[in-house]
Amino acid sequence: MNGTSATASASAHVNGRANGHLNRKANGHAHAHALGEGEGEGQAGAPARRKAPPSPPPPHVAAHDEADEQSSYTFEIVDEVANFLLSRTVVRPTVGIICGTGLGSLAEKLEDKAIFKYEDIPHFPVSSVEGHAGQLVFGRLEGVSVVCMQGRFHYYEGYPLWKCCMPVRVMKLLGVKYFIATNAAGGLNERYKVGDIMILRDHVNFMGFAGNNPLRGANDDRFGPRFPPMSKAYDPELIDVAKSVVKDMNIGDIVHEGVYTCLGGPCYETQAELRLLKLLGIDAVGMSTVHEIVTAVHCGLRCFAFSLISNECVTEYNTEAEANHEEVMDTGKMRAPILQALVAEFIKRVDG
Ligand SMILES: O=P(O)(O)O[C@@H]1C[C@H](O)[C@@H](CO)O1
Ligand code: HPA
Repeated sequence: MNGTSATASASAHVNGRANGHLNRKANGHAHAHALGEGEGEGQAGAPARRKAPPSPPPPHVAAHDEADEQSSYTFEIVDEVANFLLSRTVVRPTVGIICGTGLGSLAEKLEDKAIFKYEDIPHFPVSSVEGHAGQLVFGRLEGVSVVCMQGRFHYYEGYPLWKCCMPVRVMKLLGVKYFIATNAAGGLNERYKVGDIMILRDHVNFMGFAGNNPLRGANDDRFGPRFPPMSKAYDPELIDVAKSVVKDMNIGDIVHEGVYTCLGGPCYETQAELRLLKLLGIDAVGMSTVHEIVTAVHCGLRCFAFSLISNECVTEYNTEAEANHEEVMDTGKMRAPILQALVAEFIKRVDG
C-alpha cells in the first residue's frame, strides 16, 4: 500500500452522497427564489420585483449533512465514518495527529501510507485554508501506526466547533489512544522567538467562556461524561516524555512550556487585545487546538500539544510589523525537519 491513495474506492460512495445533498440544497434555494420573498405575489397589475439570484455558498459550507439539523454528529455517524476508513486501510492507528498550518509535511514521513481526501470521506468537512492539504493520512512512523490530519477545520471557516472536532471522535473510534495537536501560534511571551516551540502546559478556553464549546448540546455517554474535568487536559506524563526527547535532541534552548489560547479568528489581534492576553498570562495565541483538546479529553484520549511560534505578536503601535499568513507558513517550512524528528521520537517513546 506504499503511497497508495484510497480515494478512488471512496469517491463513488461519497460523490453520490455529497451530490445528493448539494442538489437538494441547490434545488431548495432555487425553489425558494422562484416562489418566495414576494416575487409573483404582488398586487394584481403590479410588476413582480425581480431580484438577482443569491450567489451560491462556498462548496465547503454548502456540503450540508444530516448532522447539521441536529447540531451534532451522532455516535452512529461517527462510527460510520470510522468503519468507512477501517474497511479501506489495514493500518490500525494508536496515535492521532492534527497538523497545524505549515506543519503538514509531518505526514509525508509516514510509511505504507493510505491517503483519504476529506471530500471523499462521508460526512467529513473539507479544509479551505492555505497550508492545510485536506487529507487524512494513515501510515507508520517509527513502527507506530498513526493517523494524521493534514489540515484541520477552524471556526473562522464557518464551521461550528462540534463540526471542527468531529475528526477527533473519529480517531477515538479508529482505536487511537494518544492525541497530538500541533499548531502555528503568535508568540506573546517576551522570551519566545520566531521558530521556537511551545509545549502546551495548559490553555484558556476563551470561546468556551461565552458558552461556545464543542461539547455543548446533548451528551452521548458513549463518547464521554457530561461534565469532563480539564485539569489534566495536557497529560503530564506525555509532557515529561516530550521534555526527555527535547533534552536528548539538545534543542532545549528553543523549546518552552506555556499557556495557549484560541480566539475565533480570522483576524489577527489588535495591540490592545494582545496586551490584554499577555496580562492574563497567555504565552501564545492561535485559532485552533483548544476545542480539539476539549473533545479529545472528553472521549478519554491522552493529549499532547505543541505550538510552533510562527510570528511575534506585535504589541507596539510605532512599528510597521504586522502578522501575516505567509510568515506563518514559512516558519512551518523552516522548522519542518526539527518538528518531524521531535514527533517521531516522541511517538516511539510513547507507544513504540
Ligand atoms: O491551524 P493552525 O492553528 O496551526 O493555524 C493558525 C491559525 C490560522 O489558521 C492561521 C493563521 O495564520 O495559522
Ligand atoms: N494570532 C492568532 N493566530 C495565529 C497567529 C497569531 O499571531 N499566528 C498564527 N496563528
